[in-house]
Amino acid sequence: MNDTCLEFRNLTLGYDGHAAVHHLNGAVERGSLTAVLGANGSGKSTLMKGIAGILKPLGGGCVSSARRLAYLPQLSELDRSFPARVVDLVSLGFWQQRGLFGRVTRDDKGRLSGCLDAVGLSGFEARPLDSLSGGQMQRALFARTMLQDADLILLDEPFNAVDDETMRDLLAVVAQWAGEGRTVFCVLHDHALARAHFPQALLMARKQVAWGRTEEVMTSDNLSRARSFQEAWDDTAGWCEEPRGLQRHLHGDGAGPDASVRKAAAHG
Ligand SMILES: Nc1ncnc2c1ncn2[C@@H]1O[C@H](COP(=O)(O)OP(=O)(O)OP(=O)(O)O)[C@@H](O)[C@H]1O
Repeated sequence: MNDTCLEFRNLTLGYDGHAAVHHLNGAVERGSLTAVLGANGSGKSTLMKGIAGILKPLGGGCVSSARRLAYLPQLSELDRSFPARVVDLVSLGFWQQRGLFGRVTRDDKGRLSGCLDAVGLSGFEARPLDSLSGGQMQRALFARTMLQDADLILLDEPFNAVDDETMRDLLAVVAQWAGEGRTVFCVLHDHALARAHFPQALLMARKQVAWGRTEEVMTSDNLSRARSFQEAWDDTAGWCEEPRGLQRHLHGDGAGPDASVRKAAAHG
């Protein structure tokens, strides 16, 4: 895995025995910047949780050579009512390096100030989290991610509901990470953003539809294959590698039989 930061080996992820992402194979190059794209429900967040180790595979695996991983979930998954300040949230970035009760050094405090400055939040240290706007909260989360000093960074829709200025600032941080040789995997819905700022793209529809250079992945043909596969997906189908070997979820690529035929096949 010399130049590989992450490798998917027939990775299947899901919930309660139902696959949400299946049979993913491929390698993520160290230092690459990849946009993960696909319709709602296409398995993007599930994949991020699988890489982060929050979700155990139903089958296959995900091997990482990363020294340290940082995962920034969707903003909607975070509880902001917790009585904490910006400095408390951002300081959590030290946790992997210092441990839960480790002392924060003078150098650490300098790094923390530098990260807050880089995301435009100097002076916000004592602000309660529930007083922050969505964009300010996202900036604070980026500062925490910077402090983590991770070499594999997973971002789940980090630019949702942020204004242009915030997006520009946060994209600059992402570009800086890439310049430092860190590997970034970022879930996005904005195709133009992916084309402009992410050299690599993974297009998903519960499985890999296309993966590679962004301009080669984001073709109208691939986008329409992703759409038709997503529409044909049967949420109630089980996992295909059940003990009896039944093929119970869909394997088509959107160009195969129509949805009704494939749903019937899926239920065996
Ligand atoms: N905790 C869960 N329990 C059961 N099913 C889940 C759970 N989380 C997600 N799913 C299902 O897994 C599938 C993939 O969901 P996922 O959140 O990964 O999609 P997504 O591509 O990130 O969607 P979006 O763009 O809307 O965020 C969906 O059918 C969803 O309903």
